[in-house]
Amino acid sequence: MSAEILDGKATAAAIKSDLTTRVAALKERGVTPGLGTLLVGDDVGSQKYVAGKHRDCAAVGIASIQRELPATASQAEVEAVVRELNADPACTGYLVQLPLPRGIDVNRVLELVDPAKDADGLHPTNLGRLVLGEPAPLPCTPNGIITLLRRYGVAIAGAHVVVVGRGVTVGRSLPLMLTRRSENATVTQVHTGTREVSEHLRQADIVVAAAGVPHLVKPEDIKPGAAVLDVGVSRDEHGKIVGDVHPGVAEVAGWLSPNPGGVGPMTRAMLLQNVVEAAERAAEG
Ligand SMILES: Nc1nc2c(c(=O)[nH]1)N[C@@H](CN(C=O)c1ccc(C(=O)N[C@@H](CCC(=O)O)C(=O)O)cc1)CN2
Repeated sequence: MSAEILDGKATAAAIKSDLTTRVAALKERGVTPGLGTLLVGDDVGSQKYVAGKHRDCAAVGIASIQRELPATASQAEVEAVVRELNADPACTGYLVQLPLPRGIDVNRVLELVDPAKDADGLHPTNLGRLVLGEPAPLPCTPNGIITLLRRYGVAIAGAHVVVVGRGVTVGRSLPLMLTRRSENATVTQVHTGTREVSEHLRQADIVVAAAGVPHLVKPEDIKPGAAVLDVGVSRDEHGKIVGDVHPGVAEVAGWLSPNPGGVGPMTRAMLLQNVVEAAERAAEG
């Protein structure tokens, strides 16, 4: 039997339709949400992701502010644009597209972002709020993963989730979110320093593969009926996306997120949700 597909594209479309209504309500109250992006360098993948974010903004009625710098930009030039976005009243939320070129201190840049305008939920203050269980904008990919599981009725409470990878955008914050009382999962995190990764994977009710290693998770690693989310993105020699999950997993898993078409579109929808929620909070005063 083949796994049920966790369709991120369709789920994101439904979320965007709801956000369109909320943006219209904000505009009636005189508030226009505006998403800013700062893209540094000429990475084609990052350019594509940023373009997609602005297309989404146009579709739901959010204004767009786009800032770009060349790969040769200095730390001071990057920080100057961040300060400009902090000060711009039309920009109600923004993000710095990652990764930044070598030589730029990413943590210094992220720390400069106004936490109230942090559309990505990656500012240290907001990550700290997540640790403390206080309200904060949530990191988009982990939030997209949890939302996708919920919408498909996959049981998270009491589940054993194995998260593969420990990167800043997913691996660091997803375990924090899954172990909140509202999710109540038990989490094992595996990474390049973990021995016997397959043994951990075989015990998981839910596997989140975010390592960026093509086909790392094999059918024999998966407990029959488990939910598997494929987050990692690598490219083959033709530029086609290759995920972290081997295609044969579809025959063992109970649910599977495709890649593309799974967690990626959810990441974009959660970004819009953060922007709208921040604007709603501001409108409430
Ligand atoms: N500042 C940030 N930088 C990065 C983040 C992030 O959340 N904040 N995440 C990733 C890239 N990313 C968003 O920025 C992102 C990745 C993938 C997708 C997406 O929709 N992918 C499509 C496929 C697109 C394609 O064909 O190339 C899919 O999965 O269907 C959206 C956003 C790293 N940087």
